[in-house]
Amino acid sequence: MRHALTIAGSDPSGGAGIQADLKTFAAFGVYGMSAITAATVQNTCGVREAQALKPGLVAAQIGCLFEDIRVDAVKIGMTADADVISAIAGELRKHPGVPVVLDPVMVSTSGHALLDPAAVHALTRQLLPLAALITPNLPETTVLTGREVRTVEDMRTAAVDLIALGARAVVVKGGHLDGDAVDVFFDGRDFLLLPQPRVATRNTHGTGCTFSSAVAAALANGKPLPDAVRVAKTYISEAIAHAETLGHGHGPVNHFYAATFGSADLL
Ligand SMILES: Nc1ncnc2c1ncn2[C@@H]1O[C@H](COP(=O)(O)OP(=O)(O)O)[C@@H](O)[C@H]1O
Ligand SMILES: Cc1ncc(COP(=O)(O)O)c(N)n1
Repeated sequence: MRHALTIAGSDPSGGAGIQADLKTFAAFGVYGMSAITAATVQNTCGVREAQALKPGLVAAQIGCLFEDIRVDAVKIGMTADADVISAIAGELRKHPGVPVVLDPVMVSTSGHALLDPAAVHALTRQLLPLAALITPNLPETTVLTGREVRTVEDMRTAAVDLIALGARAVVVKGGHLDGDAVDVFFDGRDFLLLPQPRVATRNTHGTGCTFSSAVAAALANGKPLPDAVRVAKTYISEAIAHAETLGHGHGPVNHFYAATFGSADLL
């Protein structure tokens, strides 16, 4: 069995953050571990509060796992602030062979800041170069590149900019596009377009977390990056299409369906 580590914030409602990541790892048959960066107070209706852990505590969680258990892939989600980012980067630099998927989480769907805006520079300088793949959504792509991104053509241009910024590969996610949910993968050489019909649903809480964890799990299972991205897109699409309404706001996706019926290609 392969092992993956998520470094992310806690979502007590279980739809996003480390909770979504661990469910996704399990769906891929990967043993999941977690280092918590921040506690949030949130449900399907939104984020009420978020508090970062002390950077030393974040570093210690990561360090003690690497001392004990082989880590086949890492996913990074909510990083909260610049000090936590430095702590994460300091630990991961000790393990250069492990593939890292960086989801540069900045703002929740409901509009609450999950990253100190002053920490974007630290994220770009310290975490971006460590990542095998980064997976920004459209607003995060705009923050990272300074470019308006509204169309698939804009996404391709922004992907080139993100590689120039130091990313090794990128998926610009099109969940916030008008029309189909098209994601754009670029590794500095080849583009891969990942189109899926848009599902008319409110249940999109944790879609970005789930997608990036699915890529990390597939990498842990030994898939090459383009295949990992393809299977992750199938997984998230099935999980969104079969989401059951839960709570009064944006409900979570359906990991059970996606794992059981969604794709024969997870392991
Ligand atoms: N309504 C939807 N129908 C189909 N796919 C979607 C929908 N919303 C998001 N996705 C997909 O879910 C994944 C997460 O995308 P996105 O919502 O942009 O991320 P984030 O949660 O970081 O904002 C992407 O693969 C995106 O295309
Ligand atoms: C702890 C935590 N991390 C990330 C998100 C963003 O979730 P999404 O995947 O919907 O962008 C969240 N709401 N809470």
